[in-house]
Amino acid sequence: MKLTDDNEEVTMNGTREVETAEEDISSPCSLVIEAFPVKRSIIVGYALTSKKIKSFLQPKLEGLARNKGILFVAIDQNRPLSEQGPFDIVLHKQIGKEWRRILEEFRLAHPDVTVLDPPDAILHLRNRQSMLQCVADMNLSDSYGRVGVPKQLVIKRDASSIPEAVNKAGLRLPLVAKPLVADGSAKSHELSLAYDQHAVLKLEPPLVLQEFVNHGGVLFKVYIVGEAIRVVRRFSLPDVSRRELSEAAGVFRFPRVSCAAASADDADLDPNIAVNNVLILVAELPPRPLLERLAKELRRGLGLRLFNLDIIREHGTRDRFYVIDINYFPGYGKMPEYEHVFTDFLLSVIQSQCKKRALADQY
Ligand SMILES: Nc1ncnc2c1ncn2[C@@H]1O[C@H](COP(=O)(O)OP(=O)(O)OP(=O)(O)O)[C@@H](O)[C@H]1O
Ligand SMILES: O=P(O)(O)O[C@H]1[C@H](OP(=O)(O)O)[C@@H](OP(=O)(O)O)[C@@H](O)[C@@H](O)[C@@H]1OP(=O)(O)O
Ligand SMILES: [Mg+2]
Ligand SMILES: [Mg+2]
Repeated sequence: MKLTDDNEEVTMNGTREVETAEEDISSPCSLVIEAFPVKRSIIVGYALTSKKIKSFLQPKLEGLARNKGILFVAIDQNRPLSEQGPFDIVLHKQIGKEWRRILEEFRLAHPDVTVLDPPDAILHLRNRQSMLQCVADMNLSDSYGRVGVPKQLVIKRDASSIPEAVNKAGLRLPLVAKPLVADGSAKSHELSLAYDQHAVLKLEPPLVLQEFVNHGGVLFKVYIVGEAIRVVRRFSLPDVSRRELSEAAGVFRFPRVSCAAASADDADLDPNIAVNNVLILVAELPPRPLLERLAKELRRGLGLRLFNLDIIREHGTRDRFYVIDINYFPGYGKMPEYEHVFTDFLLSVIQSQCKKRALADQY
């Protein structure tokens, strides 16, 4: 399926405390590769919002990291990046134009430093249309299930064209209306459910109109940190019955249903519900091999290592899944064992840097 962008087509900073060995401070490789005699800390520079610092840079993470030889150092965005550090890894969640330019320049000047992740790749997730294109192109289907994206339509400007565009595209009601731009602002998370296509006229483009897929009120958040995958359950919007759809009209603006307060992992959920003697899966986690394939393809396709995705199982099916949202550098603080997963990941990044350097030295 092609997700197009016109109205008609469907688709869709800080002081450095570096513990250095006296003989050489050039490489942290001894921390990850025994053959290297040089010892110094791994320096991870970070440029994150204060909200992210609070939720992610928890004392437990910093403590564990320190034990593994990793130091987090705040990047001062008011000073030239090259005058800071030196860094081994730069961790950031910023998408401003100026920051992108600074990082790109930095990457060219310091190819040995791993920037997590490349700003251009992150930009892909800033638009709810390009965000899901990779999943749509993948067309993932195997013996464990099928993964797609809900049918969607992009409304760039003219809200008056919506009813006709919805008809033409054959979108089924109800529709989830989402701001096209997903830039992390409060506004970009203001979603609505539209029971009839005329109701959408009240909404402000640019937006994405997405078919609402009944999924039993439970969604799965799949966190990806390099090669590692962790899945959690969250409560989600309840199903919309045919009857409710025939009786309801207008738009219903809904709050952020899938935030931590609504963790469904702590709830006593029966993974299976029997309806007319037919077993219906609601809360059973998606099959691991399917998620592994999906994560692998997304890592490659998006060129990202730090993200999560929201995936739902179509109610009444065992193996029909839809990806509805992908977020860059999500709320890892809510991911089980994130401290271990994240620090191991940082060590693996250094390990591949060291291997590359060792190879380059041979030639
Ligand atoms: N197509 C859909 N079908 C059914 N439910 C949906 C659909 N799209 C969104 N939802 C519901 O709305 C919630 C918010 O949607 P979405 O995840 O796209 O928004 P977001 O603001 O990007 O969220 P996040 O906080 O995860 O970044 C989902 O978690 C899910 O409960
Ligand atoms: O902290 P941030 O500002 O990055 O907020 C992110 C939030 O993490 P938090 O829970 O730590 O707030 C994420 O939650 P989970 O998916 O992991 O539940 C998710 O909602 C992202 O979409 C948010 O990023 P945004 O889309 O707003 O840029
Ligand atoms: Mg989401
Ligand atoms: Mg999102």
